[in-house]
Amino acid sequence: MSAQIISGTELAASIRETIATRAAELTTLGHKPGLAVVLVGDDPASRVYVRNKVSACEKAGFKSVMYEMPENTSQDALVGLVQQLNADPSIHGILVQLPLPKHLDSHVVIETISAAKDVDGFHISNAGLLMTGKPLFRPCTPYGVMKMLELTGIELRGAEAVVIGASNIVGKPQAMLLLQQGATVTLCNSKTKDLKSHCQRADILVVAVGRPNMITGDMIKPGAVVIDVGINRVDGKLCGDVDFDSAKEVAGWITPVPGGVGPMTITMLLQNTIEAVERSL
Ligand SMILES: Nc1nc2c(c(=O)[nH]1)N[C@@H](CN(C=O)c1ccc(C(=O)N[C@@H](CCC(=O)O)C(=O)O)cc1)CN2
Repeated sequence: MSAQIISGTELAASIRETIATRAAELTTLGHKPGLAVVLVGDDPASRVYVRNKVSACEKAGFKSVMYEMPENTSQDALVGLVQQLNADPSIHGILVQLPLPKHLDSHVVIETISAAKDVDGFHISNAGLLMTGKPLFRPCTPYGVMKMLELTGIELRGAEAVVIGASNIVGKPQAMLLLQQGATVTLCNSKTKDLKSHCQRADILVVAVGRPNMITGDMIKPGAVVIDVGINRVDGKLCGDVDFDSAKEVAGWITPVPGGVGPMTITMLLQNTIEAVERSL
């Protein structure tokens, strides 16, 4: 039997309606949500994501300002812009699109963002708060995955969750959020031995490595929930880290690429911006 599809596009649309309603209320009260998005350089994928973020903000009734800086932007110029946005009361959330060009130090830039406006949840104090179980902002992709699991009615308590990929922006916070919901979590990385046996134990498998189609149907436990965070371009076509065709024959639930986690990432960015406004009142 074929897996049921978890549509990020559909879930995102319904959450965005609620967000738009709240944004309209906040605007009436004189607190229109404001998000600043900073793009440095010419990475085509980053440009698509940033454009999608700005358009989602506009559709939800937010103020959204996009700052485009050239590839050769200096660290001082970027830090200066972030400081200016920190001081702007009409801006509740600041996002610097990653990855940055190699000559820029993303840690310094992220630490410059005021923790109260860090709607990506990447600032060191927000990463620390996430560890304590009392986060200010949850990073958007893991937050989106948790929302998808919640809205699909997946039981997390006592479930075996395996996260593949230990990045700071997805894998590590994802493992923490699953742990906090009572899952038993294994966080795999590029050195993990016998990845297949870890995957085959997973009731919930979250894959965030950036390698096209690396997880195949034979690696999946029958009935498992498979969440594919990967977005890869192969011959001009988008695909995930999971080989969808073989995986869907074994899994119970599966997210597609595109139309899965991606739209939820943007939705949770809007949600975090609303949360930033509410906290500022
Ligand atoms: N500052 C940040 N930088 C990056 C983040 C982040 O959360 N904050 N995450 C990723 C990229 N990302 C968000 O920026 C992102 C990736 C993909 C999508 C998305 O909607 N994907 C669509 C397909 C879009 C396409 O045509 O390519 C989908 O999956 O359906 C949204 C956000 C790295 N950088």
